[in-house]
Amino acid sequence: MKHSIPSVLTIAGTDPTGGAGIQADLKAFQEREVYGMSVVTSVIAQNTLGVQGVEHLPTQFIEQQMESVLTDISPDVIKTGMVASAGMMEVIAETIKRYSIRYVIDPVMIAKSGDHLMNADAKQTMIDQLIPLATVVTPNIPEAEVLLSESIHSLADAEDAARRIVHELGANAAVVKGGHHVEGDAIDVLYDGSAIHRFPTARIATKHTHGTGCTYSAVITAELAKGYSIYDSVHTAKKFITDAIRYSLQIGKGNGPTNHWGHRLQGIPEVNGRVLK
Ligand SMILES: Nc1ncnc2c1ncn2[C@@H]1O[C@H](COP(=O)(O)OP(=O)(O)O)[C@@H](O)[C@H]1O
Ligand SMILES: Cc1ncc(COP(=O)(O)O)c(N)n1
Repeated sequence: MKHSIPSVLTIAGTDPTGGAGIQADLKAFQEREVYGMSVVTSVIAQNTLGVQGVEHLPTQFIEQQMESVLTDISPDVIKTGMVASAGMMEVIAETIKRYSIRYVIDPVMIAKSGDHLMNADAKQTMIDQLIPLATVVTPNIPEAEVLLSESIHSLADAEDAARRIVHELGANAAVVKGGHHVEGDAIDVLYDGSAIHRFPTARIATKHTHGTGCTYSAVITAELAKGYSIYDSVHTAKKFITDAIRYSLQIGKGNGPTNHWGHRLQGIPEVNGRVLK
């Protein structure tokens, strides 16, 4: 049965500290007022300091979870985050095609802590089977470099990468995120198949950026589900993640999570009497 409330499904790995992966996605979905659902691919023992352990669920059990959701509730948009193996990618691609649902892929490969979240031999399956199905692909700079086997040093390189992901890899649109440029503003570039759009913000001096990419692509997913254009969805996601980083919660001993309700503070940098930096 089709529901009138926009609904979305994330297929990704977990973060028990709540800052990244499935947990970040569900928080972002809730903040954007869409109904969030989740299929777990891998269970990760991780925290703000790094990854301590990984357990991958059997491919056929990932498939079973997807069937449980999709035979009951039809999401408006599906998002994938961490998908570790080629086998997992194949069943996800087959399911997205069978149900013909719009699809946002965050091509998660390596966590900010440096831990590998995707098997190296899964790259070609991602390129061949998942990227061509995507309404939007949201690589960070290192991920775009892997997908295209080229180095990205400048904004012009990032724009060229976004164009190539559409024209050569077959995605409908691509956003190359600017968080990993060491200097200068945090500029994300969107190529929608016809034009390049830049989304610049000042870079915020903070180490608390755990889960930014997950949250950002989850907001894009939510906004697409509500019927907004790709441009408007990326615009909202950029604003949302900037507030989430600006008002980060300073939780944990390492690179802490963002603040998923930062956008609600609307410029008031205080929660319960505590000033957030
Ligand atoms: N220090 C920062 N200041 C402002 N925006 C940032 C900062 N770091 C990342 N961002 C933004 O957060 C989003 C996620 O980007 P990025 O960190 O590149 O992705 P990922 O989490 O996948 O590595 C992008 O919109 C990027 O511009
Ligand atoms: C399950 C999972 N998915 C994705 C990331 C990447 O998050 P980030 O690179 O922003 O730390 C992560 N750490 N864990």
